[in-house]
Amino acid sequence: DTGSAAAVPIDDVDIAYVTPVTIGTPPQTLQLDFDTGSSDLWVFSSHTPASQVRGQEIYSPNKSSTAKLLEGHTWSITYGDGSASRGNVYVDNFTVGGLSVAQQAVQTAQQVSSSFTSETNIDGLLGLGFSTLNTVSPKSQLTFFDNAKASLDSPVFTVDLKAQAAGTYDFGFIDKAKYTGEITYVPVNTNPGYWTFTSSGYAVGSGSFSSQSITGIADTGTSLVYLPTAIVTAYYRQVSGATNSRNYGGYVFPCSSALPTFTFGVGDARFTIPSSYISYSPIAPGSSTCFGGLQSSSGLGINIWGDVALKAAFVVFNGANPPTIGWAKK
Ligand SMILES: Cc1ccc(-c2noc([C@H]3C[C@@H](O)CN3)n2)cc1F
Repeated sequence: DTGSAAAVPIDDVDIAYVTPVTIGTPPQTLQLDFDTGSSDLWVFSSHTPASQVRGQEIYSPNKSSTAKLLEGHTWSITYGDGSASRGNVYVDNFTVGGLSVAQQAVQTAQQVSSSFTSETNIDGLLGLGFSTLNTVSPKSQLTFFDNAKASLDSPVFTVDLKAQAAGTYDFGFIDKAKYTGEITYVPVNTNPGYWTFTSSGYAVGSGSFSSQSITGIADTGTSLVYLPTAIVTAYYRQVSGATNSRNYGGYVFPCSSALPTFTFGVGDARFTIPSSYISYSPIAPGSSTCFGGLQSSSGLGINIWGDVALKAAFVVFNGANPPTIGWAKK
């Protein structure tokens, strides 16, 4: 089997992407944020208090003839930005881009934090991390990818995110039309459950490439790139008027400032993030102060290659044993 579905930016700065999925019988369509940095599949539902729902599509298990409550199972998750949700669990038919899993654990939200309520274009999350991270108790559940893997032509999914355009999540195959040149595969460390890999170094603009190991996670659910302070300060030293603002929580600069590109290595391959991706967004609508798409990871305890980096490549998440991750130009 294979599957292919669109990854559509939810706003004009690519803060996140959503992908249509169908759940149950008859099918209920929701738009989910596919997140390689977590492993819960949860949805706004008929169990979510109306006061916490602001236009999101909801999944109603009682309207699905194939839904079954997973008795006594609950879940609770907190994301990197402090957003959180929790609830109970059903299993039901689940389809992404023509690829179906019969008994997928669908975690229904009984409580979501305000940032999820405010994110009106996201009806839930679909975790594509390793199933060890799943929070369902007393028995943890498998991700959609883990459930689908055995029936896939190849145990892979690929990510092709685009700036201000629809990209794709493909399952079970590698589409040669989506990339150029070769795919460079590197090892993945599955502890504690992220797609953790080691980059081979970086360059700022046309500067020399600094060969150094930068271990971090490939995280489709994170908007920006978070790297060690030394790398980030080296970058913003080249941006006139850039400051690390405690007020805005990161590096900001005059939107009129010229920004260098940022190049990162994967093995012998080099990937260049265009300046336009790093001039992420005005700090407020119409402001002439812009927030950077590259920020320091100090305080996170982990380096994160989020959408700003993923948009610059075609990425293969290879779920074979052992797992690897592959990067190609596009
Ligand atoms: C409102 C909202 C908040 C956070 C997230 C979110 N989704 O994935 C992630 C990153 C961080 C890490 O937790 C795993 N991947 N963060 C999505 C939201 F819609």
